[in-house]
Amino acid sequence: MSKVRIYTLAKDLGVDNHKMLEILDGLGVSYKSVSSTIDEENVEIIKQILADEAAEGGDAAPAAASAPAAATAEPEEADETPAAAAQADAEPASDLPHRAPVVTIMGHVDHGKTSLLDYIRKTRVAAKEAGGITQHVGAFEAKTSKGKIVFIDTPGHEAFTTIRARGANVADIAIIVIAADDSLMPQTREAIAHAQAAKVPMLIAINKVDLPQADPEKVKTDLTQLNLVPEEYGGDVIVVPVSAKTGEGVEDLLEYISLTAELEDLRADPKGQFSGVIIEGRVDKQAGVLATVMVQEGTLHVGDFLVVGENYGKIKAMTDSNGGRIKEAGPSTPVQILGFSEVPSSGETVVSAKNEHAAREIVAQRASDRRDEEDARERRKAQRSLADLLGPLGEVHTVNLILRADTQGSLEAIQGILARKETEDVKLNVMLAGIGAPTEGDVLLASTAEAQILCFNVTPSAAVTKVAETKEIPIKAYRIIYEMIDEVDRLIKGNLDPVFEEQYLGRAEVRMVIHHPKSGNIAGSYVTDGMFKRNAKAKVTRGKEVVYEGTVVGLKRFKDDVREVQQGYECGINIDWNDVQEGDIIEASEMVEVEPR
Ligand SMILES: Nc1nc2c(ncn2[C@@H]2O[C@H](COP(=O)(O)OP(=O)(O)OP(=O)(O)O)[C@@H](O)[C@H]2O)c(=O)[nH]1
Repeated sequence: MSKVRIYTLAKDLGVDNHKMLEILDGLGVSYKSVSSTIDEENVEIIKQILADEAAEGGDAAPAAASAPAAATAEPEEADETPAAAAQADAEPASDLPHRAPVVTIMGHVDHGKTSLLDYIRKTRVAAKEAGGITQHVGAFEAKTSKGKIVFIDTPGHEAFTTIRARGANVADIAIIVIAADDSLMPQTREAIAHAQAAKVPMLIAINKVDLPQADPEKVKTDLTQLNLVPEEYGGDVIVVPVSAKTGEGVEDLLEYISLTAELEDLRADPKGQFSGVIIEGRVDKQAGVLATVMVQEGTLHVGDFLVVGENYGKIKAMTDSNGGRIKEAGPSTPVQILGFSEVPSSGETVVSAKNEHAAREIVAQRASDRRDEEDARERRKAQRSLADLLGPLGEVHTVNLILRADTQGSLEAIQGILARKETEDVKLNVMLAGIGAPTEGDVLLASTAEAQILCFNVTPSAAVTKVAETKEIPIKAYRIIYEMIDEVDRLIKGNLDPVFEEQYLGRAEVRMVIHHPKSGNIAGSYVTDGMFKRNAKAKVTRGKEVVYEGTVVGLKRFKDDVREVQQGYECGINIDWNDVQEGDIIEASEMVEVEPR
């Protein structure tokens, strides 16, 4: 018998990979992952251990002793899902049931992400249920011999990054697709960096191996340069050659996904408190707002109240990714929900509430937290403005620039002019000056270094523009040098410390003083001129004397908190001062930023 892979042996002996790794650890056999191979001698020892355990009535798979090569031996079913069944004989790390892995596919443009997803969808998704409408919902569930795998079907790392940018992590495993005829490209590197930053396990799929010019070995060698050493080269990176066109290797890829998921020991409590993440939201002309939610914990039911950001909704209807109507959905299920009134954004977290009242309370609390945060920000700004009024902070600011031009001559001319533009307060740092159109690499550099991309007589390609748009990096192109220089002037101005001036807002007459149990005395007032704003500066005059100067910490119209009140309206003004009296005049002003002179 030659060498055998750990997971193959585990499968043949009817035990799960965890159990197999435990035995190997006990024997002191070293391995990189479950796809590492072990020699015949160790295989025999393992079989013996399992046979002994079975004889002792231990919890090892009973099939192991008598049928070492029983590839069909199934462990006892303890749960409906195959993944859970595979775990049945292991010492449970937790009592929670396993959940299906959620997989995202990333990689360079045209390396075959969409084709791979399409192939898997075509071959692994059961025909839609009668009456269901198959449509793009942002994720789908694939059935495999090892159980369910959920794929996020918006390929590319932009979707991944958007979700991560909101603090959520949806994917458990990232597949990095690399075309065998193209090898590592800039976006491949980016995708790898994103997966690594998110600490999501990665599988490399070398795609397009059907092409005559395919060179999977080159891809593997190139990977080693990124410190990603494929298993066959002694490392621990799983690399699977596939073809999204012929389907070759796709089964192996699915198998590796299941193995990785098993090792990750993904579990969730279907009975626990619900939580989920928005995969995508959109408005359907007929149905209204539709949101795809990935259930991460707990179970969703039609009729549940959900809160996303500062909105809530009641689930009126739920469909699975196959278009079939469902009444409930457990962990790792992508579901499309009808019931929100506002379109939620991808990456927003979703929680459930016991009833409508509780949902409203969560929303009110969030709105109040947000207002507090905004107020705190405004106050910080106001404090900064006072410091500014007292004098400049004297900090030197740097404007980072990436310059692109048609010729070396124009680049030199531009740099010459820019050198004379620097001031004591603002330095210009040309991070890159290149000939030719800006590249995706420039956009990446600009996004990490907060640089501006300025082009002279060159324009970005559509692909680069797309990347720049997703990363919100403006690329500005000019045909006249002085227009470009004007832009630099604007950038320099924008980098000068802001200057603030006090500006009059409005005046109000205090008509009665209302005592509020929490906020103290509130001035029931009538705005006689201009307007009042929350957070405005307040000056209280009694007769001719200024008796108090402070801040408008709260504004109310009847019972509602409001941000502003216009002339001619009554309102409650809370100036955080208890001695306000009927007849006092309150004057409001605010600090506004003005153009530096
Ligand atoms: N021969 C061959 N062609 C493939 C394979 N996979 C994808 N292609 C082709 O490669 C091209 C790009 O494939 P896509 O699936 O659109 O690539 P993508 O990575 O999703 O591209 P973007 O969405 O633009 O980022 C298409 O013309 C596919 O038909 C494959 O395994 N073999």
